[in-house]
Amino acid sequence: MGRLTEAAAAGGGASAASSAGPPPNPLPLSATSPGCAATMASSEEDGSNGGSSEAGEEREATGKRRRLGLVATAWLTLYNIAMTAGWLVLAIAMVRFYMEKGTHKGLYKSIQKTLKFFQTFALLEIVHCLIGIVPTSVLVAGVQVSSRIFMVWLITHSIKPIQNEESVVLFLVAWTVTEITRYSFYTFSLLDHLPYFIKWARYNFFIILYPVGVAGELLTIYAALPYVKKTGMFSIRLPNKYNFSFDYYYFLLITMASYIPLFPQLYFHMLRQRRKVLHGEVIVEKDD
Ligand SMILES: CCCCCCCCCCCCC[C@@H](O)CC(=O)SCCNC(=O)CCNC(=O)[C@H](O)C(C)(C)COP(=O)(O)OP(=O)(O)OC[C@H]1O[C@@H](n2cnc3c(N)ncnc32)[C@H](O)[C@@H]1OP(=O)(O)O
Repeated sequence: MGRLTEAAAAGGGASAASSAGPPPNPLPLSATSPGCAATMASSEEDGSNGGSSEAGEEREATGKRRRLGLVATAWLTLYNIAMTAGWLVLAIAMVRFYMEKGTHKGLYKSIQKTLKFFQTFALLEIVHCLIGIVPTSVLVAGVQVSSRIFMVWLITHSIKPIQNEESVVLFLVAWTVTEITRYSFYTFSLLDHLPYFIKWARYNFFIILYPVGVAGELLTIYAALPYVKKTGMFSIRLPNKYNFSFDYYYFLLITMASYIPLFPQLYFHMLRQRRKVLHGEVIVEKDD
């Protein structure tokens, strides 16, 4: 008997879930069903989803489109194309900047508008989950998107002295490669022409890029701490008429600490998805 995991909760077209390996999921990332026994089967035939044939994949994609409905499919296709294009523009701008200037100093300033626009637009991902047009858990998408919004607006945008830190480049590169891969994966899946390379990249790049991105984010917040302490920015001191105080410096420390329980959740979630999609691990649910 295995554990029923997030992959099952995501409940996507593959309708297969992984059960082996990673530690238990203390956060309610998945809607596991209590009275369910689960057994795992695995196949690694051709690296395709569930080890199934192309016909199977096609059926799956058609079934997915039917479930979604025409309007939702059209919207998601447009959304994913726009996001792929946006992150590609960002990638090209970063490479061009570095080739022309030969330094990362000034890079953030030169790409900040595009970054802010497309990362903020990604808030729609939480809306997609809430209205049920994508099966991703609201909590998983919420943690992922809100940590990015926090980094963009409340750290990098607001604290100018840290914009030239190397760590900013670290998370920018990790985010950009990830998002080009992820949104093109969704786009090609919806269009029913998913090249295996993109699928492979979506479920392998994160193994390195997630830790790199998180390291970049944490180092950037760390670099911001002295400035935040010195200026007292975003902090509310007592006494005031609401008798309320808030210290942004301590808030940042707590945020950094929250990566310790939250990041592994996301990482193991992705590892489970990887096993489901690339290696076809399947959980067969049985009634007790
Ligand atoms: C206010 C202060 C807050 C502070 C919080 C501090 C704590 C933070 C800790 C966490 C740190 C995260 C840091 C992060 O920013 C660092 C990086 O990102 S570094 C770069 C590397 N990153 C990654 O690799 C990110 C990977 N993440 C993701 O892929 C997604 O964001 C995630 C939601 C985690 C993935 O979810 P899931 O595995 O469930 O899969 P999908 O969402 O891809 O798919 C599920 C099914 O839904 C379909 N789907 C989803 N979205 C779409 C879409 N836009 N269009 C079409 N279809 C979509 C998808 O195809 C799947 O369908 P099916 O199952 O049928 O195949």
